[in-house]
Amino acid sequence: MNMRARGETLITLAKAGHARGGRPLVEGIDLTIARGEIVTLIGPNGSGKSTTAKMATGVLKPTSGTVIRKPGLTIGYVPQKLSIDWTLPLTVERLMTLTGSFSSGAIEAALSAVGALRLLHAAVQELSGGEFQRVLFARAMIRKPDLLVLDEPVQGVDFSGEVALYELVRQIRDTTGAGILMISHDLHVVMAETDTVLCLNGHVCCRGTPSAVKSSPEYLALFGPRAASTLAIYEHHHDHEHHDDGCVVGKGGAHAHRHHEHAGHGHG
Ligand SMILES: Nc1ncnc2c1ncn2[C@@H]1O[C@H](COP(=O)(O)OP(=O)(O)OP(=O)(O)O)[C@@H](O)[C@H]1O
Repeated sequence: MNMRARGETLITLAKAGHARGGRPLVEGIDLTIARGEIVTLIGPNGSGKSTTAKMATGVLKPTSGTVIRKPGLTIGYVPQKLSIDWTLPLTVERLMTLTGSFSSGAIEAALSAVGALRLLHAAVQELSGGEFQRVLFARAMIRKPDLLVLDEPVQGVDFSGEVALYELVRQIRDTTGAGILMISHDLHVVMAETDTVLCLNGHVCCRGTPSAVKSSPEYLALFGPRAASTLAIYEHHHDHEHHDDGCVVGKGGAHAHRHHEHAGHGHG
């Protein structure tokens, strides 16, 4: 199934804006998010990324324009910050059930889908940044949402962890067909597979594919001459397939040697 082909439209913002005390926080936002599509919001601090995402998900009502959501739309949310009392013991299993009751089978399936099943009984306090993000992904995906909202999914994660998390986002999109709305506060890496990047500055500064935004004059004017080198585009090039055990699939489906060259693997 080609997930690049746009699926059903989940959310449409048309000239949507939100004002507080007469001051527009964002205005004139046109945006659609479809099933199987990845949309990334970028922009400087205070440019309205969170406000736009909140309008999209219905947390905030637009004070101008319209926002239409597919009836019955379900949303999974991975927050930027989670209020946890870090002094209380909390296992991953318990964290998964804090906001709803799920069978142990469902919890294990959700953790397994993000490669975190082995963490089921681990203490949340002891997880690495990348492990914690995976558990939060599992927590958001357990309801099988139509749309997954990721607020800065790679914070507190080192570069190789970032690569792994972007891989996971791609895999979630491919296997579930969910729409994905990402907010990138750090203007750091945008997944090459992002279908639409929306660069905000109180309004839509520019939009398009990651490479189109990176070279657009509006983007360069907003972030300065170093901007193009700041916005790294995470590309995934796979020149081979893996068996379930991680071994490379050789010609005719045979197992190849595990220690293979990664020359064409290009996570960069
Ligand atoms: N509850 C609020 N009341 C008043 N102003 C607010 C409120 N929330 C956000 N703002 C203002 O709205 C503007 C947009 O904020 P928003 O949080 O959407 O930006 P952002 O792009 O997500 O920023 P950051 O990257 O710093 O998180 C900012 O000027 C912010 O100060």
